[in-house]
Amino acid sequence: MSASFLSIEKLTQEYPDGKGDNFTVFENASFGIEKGEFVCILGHSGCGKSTIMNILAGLAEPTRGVVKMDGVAVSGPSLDRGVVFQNYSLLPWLTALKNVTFGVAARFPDWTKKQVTDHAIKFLEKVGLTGDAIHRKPSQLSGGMRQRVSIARAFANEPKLLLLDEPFGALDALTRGTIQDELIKVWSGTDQTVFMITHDIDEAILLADRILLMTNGPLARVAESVEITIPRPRSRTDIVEHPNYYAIRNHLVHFLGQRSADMAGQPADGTTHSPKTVRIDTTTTTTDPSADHLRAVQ
Ligand SMILES: Nc1ncnc2c1ncn2[C@@H]1O[C@H](COP(=O)(O)OP(=O)(O)OP(=O)(O)O)[C@@H](O)[C@H]1O
Repeated sequence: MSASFLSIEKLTQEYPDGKGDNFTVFENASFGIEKGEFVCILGHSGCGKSTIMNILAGLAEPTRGVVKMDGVAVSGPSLDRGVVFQNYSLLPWLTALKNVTFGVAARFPDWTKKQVTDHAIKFLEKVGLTGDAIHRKPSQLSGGMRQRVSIARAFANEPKLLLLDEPFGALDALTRGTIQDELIKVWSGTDQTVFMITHDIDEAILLADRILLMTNGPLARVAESVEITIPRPRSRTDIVEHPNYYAIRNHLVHFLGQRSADMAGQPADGTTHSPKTVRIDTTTTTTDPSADHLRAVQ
């Protein structure tokens, strides 16, 4: 079996518990992500999603285990991995445009100033930012506009891997919906790989090829990988009409509502630490009525 583009191998994170001992946030988290995949991770607060993301970004080191991208162990941050946080993290003294050109110029040092600016403007346009807005500083933009700049900045740098930590967490539902569409627009047609943390089940179904489900911490693990068997392009209004939508949604709700707690602290079965692949497809015809809409493949 060929190795995945991104390979997370037996990651374990321990932290001091403040009483002179350690506690284990998650243990032996192992999974792979293929090039160009859009993967969301869902799990209750504290199970270790942000910790995993910081390790993938190279901003933190795990207690044990390794992350490999293109077969090379991740150590330290790199322009090959872009991160978008919930709180925008824009440079407040630069305009929206300069916030984007700043990274692009570093990423493509051979480009002329015009190439850098044109490239930045193209990505700002993709997220709906044009005209005067791109010459304003972050404090003069709305929260939604600031997050659009963050997304444009991350994609314009064309990293191999984009890490999104609840990028829409602080936005109202309407703005969130619009920017979800823009995110898909800017991602599709690229071969960029996206790993995104969200607490929103519907957002994850809309955006992801696959959703990873984590059990509750401490001793959390990545228990399932749920395939989103709904073809693209997807739209927020039409997706709910798809026959698989509620079957997938119910599975996720049930996992987060009950099984994530029931499975908490349990070690993985057998020797494999990989999540169980869950494929729910009500559109396939099968002669086995007990397996017609839920197939779990190890
Ligand atoms: N530097 C640290 N030192 C000690 N404990 C930490 C540290 N960073 C995180 N933790 C603990 O590790 C656990 C996982 O934290 P993490 O932020 O990764 O969870 P999360 O799943 O992203 O949560 P949320 O959804 O609330 O953002 C939590 O119990 C947290 O308190």
